[in-house]
Amino acid sequence: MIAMRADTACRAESATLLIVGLGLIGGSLAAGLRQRGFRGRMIACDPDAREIRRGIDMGLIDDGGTDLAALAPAADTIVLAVPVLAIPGVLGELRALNPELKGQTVTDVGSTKAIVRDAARRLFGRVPKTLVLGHPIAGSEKSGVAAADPDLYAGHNVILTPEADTDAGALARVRALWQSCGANVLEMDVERHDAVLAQTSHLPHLLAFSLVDTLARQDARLDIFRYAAGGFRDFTRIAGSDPVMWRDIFTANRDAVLASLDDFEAGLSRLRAAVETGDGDAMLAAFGRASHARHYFESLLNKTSYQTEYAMQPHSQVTYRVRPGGGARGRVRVPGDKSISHRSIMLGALADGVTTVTGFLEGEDSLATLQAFREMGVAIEGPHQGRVVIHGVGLHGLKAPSGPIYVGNSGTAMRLFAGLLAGQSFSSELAGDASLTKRPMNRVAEPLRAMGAVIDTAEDGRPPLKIHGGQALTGLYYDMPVASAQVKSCLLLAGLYAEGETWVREPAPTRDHTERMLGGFGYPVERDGDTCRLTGGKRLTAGPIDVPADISSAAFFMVAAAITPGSDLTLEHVGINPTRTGIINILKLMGANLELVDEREVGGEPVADIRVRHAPLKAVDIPVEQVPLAIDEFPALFIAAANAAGTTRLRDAAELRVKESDRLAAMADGLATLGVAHTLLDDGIDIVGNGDGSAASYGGGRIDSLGDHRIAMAFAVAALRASDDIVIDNCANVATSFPDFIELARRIGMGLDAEGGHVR
Ligand SMILES: O=C(O)C1=C[C@@H](OP(=O)(O)O)[C@@H](O)[C@H](O)C1
Ligand SMILES: C=C(OP(=O)(O)O)C(=O)O
Repeated sequence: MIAMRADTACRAESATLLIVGLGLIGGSLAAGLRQRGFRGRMIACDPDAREIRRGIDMGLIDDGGTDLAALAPAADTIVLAVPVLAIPGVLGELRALNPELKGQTVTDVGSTKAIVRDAARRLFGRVPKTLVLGHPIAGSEKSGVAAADPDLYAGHNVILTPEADTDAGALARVRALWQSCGANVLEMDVERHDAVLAQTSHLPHLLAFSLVDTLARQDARLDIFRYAAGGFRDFTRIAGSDPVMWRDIFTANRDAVLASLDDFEAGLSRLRAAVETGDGDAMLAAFGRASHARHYFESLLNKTSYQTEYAMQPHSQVTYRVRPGGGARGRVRVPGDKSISHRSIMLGALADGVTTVTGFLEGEDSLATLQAFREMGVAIEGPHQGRVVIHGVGLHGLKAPSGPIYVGNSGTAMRLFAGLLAGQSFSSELAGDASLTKRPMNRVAEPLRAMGAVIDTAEDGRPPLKIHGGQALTGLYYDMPVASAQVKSCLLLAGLYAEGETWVREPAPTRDHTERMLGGFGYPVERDGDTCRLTGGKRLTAGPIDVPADISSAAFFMVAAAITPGSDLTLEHVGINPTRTGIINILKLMGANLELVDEREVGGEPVADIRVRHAPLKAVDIPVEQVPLAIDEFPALFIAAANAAGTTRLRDAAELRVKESDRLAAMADGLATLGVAHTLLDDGIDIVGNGDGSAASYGGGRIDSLGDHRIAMAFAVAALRASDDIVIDNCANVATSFPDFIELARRIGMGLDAEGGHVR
């Protein structure tokens, strides 16, 4: 779609395109454009007349030659695809022909940008408005026009580095040129481009060249190469790249390359020392971090939602299309509890000894927590099929991370980390994705400051949080204004590092996983009615943790079975901690046929299989004391309400407005699309259910989940009783809490398809 649109624009705008330098890069551009229907005239200039001949013979260009002065005046678009150090010379020739590049859009493909921009300033007095610097991040160890590949740029990033006064039309033309070859076009400033490329491209090339050169000088080199295994091949492929081009790149980007080489040398020395002294934990920590980071990178390439922050392109879109009707039958185990998974890593890392976790949620939120501890020097094995082994470093064993800790979409991680990091000797910074950056953090920053922590927030108490280490904390009595397990847990974690006692009073019961798990690690936490208390300065002792299935994920399927005639669904091994069972209590009040089977206790948490069969639902006034006990389950419950007879009323739930989205507003908008009558209030909603026994309770339509996992899953479930398809946009974040949602939804009988991104 995009390629078509861009191609049309490009065709319309560029009558004659001149490629200066007909090698792999320029030739592949010509091939890509040709293959995608570019109908303008394509000409090329190259000092090697044989390359021009070959380009014509291959059908890539219409004509060409070796004399730029003869070719350039006819072109309205010129692409400089020569080695980066040759670009200033070509720019000088172009200036002599057309002093301000009037009527010509000129772009380049140089791998470093400051040197080109500075040359343009020198030659023209400023960067001409129609000169748009660019860099396609694609290549191959091959060279020459014979190696031209029409798909070289497909799916690759092209970075443009426009100036503030770059001509908008020229920028759009260059953008369209690359997009029509299937590339993703991004923009950034010149300095950032050069620093990023030094780290991600130039440094690895330098290392590959150096390794092969070093080995090739050794006497036994024939043997070395003969017996070299796949690892050598993978690591050194790029050492076969064009030496002249790379000499130019390292000359042009010297300072940025040297800075990244210094970082690399420091890391290498640390690993050398670990190998020399046999420090297995240090090796495991470094390898674990690297292996995990590599997997992140893989997921970026596959466009899961983690790329929001780390990749250089906008959020990849995943859209669900759910067919109306379907069933809810069978037995499934949903992934591990998110709240318990976060805490298992945190407490395991702070414990003395080795903690083995089973049933760990391999969702993006809890993986971000795991990665953060790796960055603070904790050796962690896994996760592998839900098993994680954490080599605890004790309460005072964390090391300063080398940069900001990125916790993605997770409010739980940011707030719990705030407490834990406030007690460290080092300073740190906590950052999150666009959704998390809108969420309130003063609720933790203020009481932590009262304990002696020094924390800076962005405007209005929003992330990022800068936490100044080395502060002496003292315990406090805190009467929480909102019922929040995240605030309570944050203060208890800070309390581990505080002098004296930390007391937290909750206005209503909230999930108590932190208290239970601290107890399980031998750290006493006392409870007196609505208040819990601990004393700082004791130790945590490692022990095994079995994470039950997440009741918040099970909730979607509980509602699916509750609203679907003929359903019979059993959800296995679900955590039924009484501070989490609001969903069960409310569904039962509504008349759901829901049974707890084989109730048992596993590692300090109650667990059961939950069997749900269809029964007509009736509307209820949701009891206020159930609100904190079902806080994450309201998106699913609203769908139950839309299928119940009568008006369901929710009050005292303003907290829903500060979750991953404003969940009251997001659900109200979606319900409106489906045609479900409702009244939205500041702290709640009235939903008029259509549970009159007819086949469909509402219509279909297109809904924006706003990147909120629970909104996406709730409307997917709604389709079971819709009369038409429900299409849900922005669903990539389902991977934060429920990575297997699509597969399990299909398994129980839902007609769910997903498009875009990397969907599982
Ligand atoms: O402590 C936790 O693990 C959580 C507490 C709740 O947040 P609040 O404490 O903000 O209510 C909940 O919404 C969140 O998904 C997980
Ligand atoms: C609110 C949620 O999570 P968090 O606050 O951790 O982002 C949730 O999972 O619904």
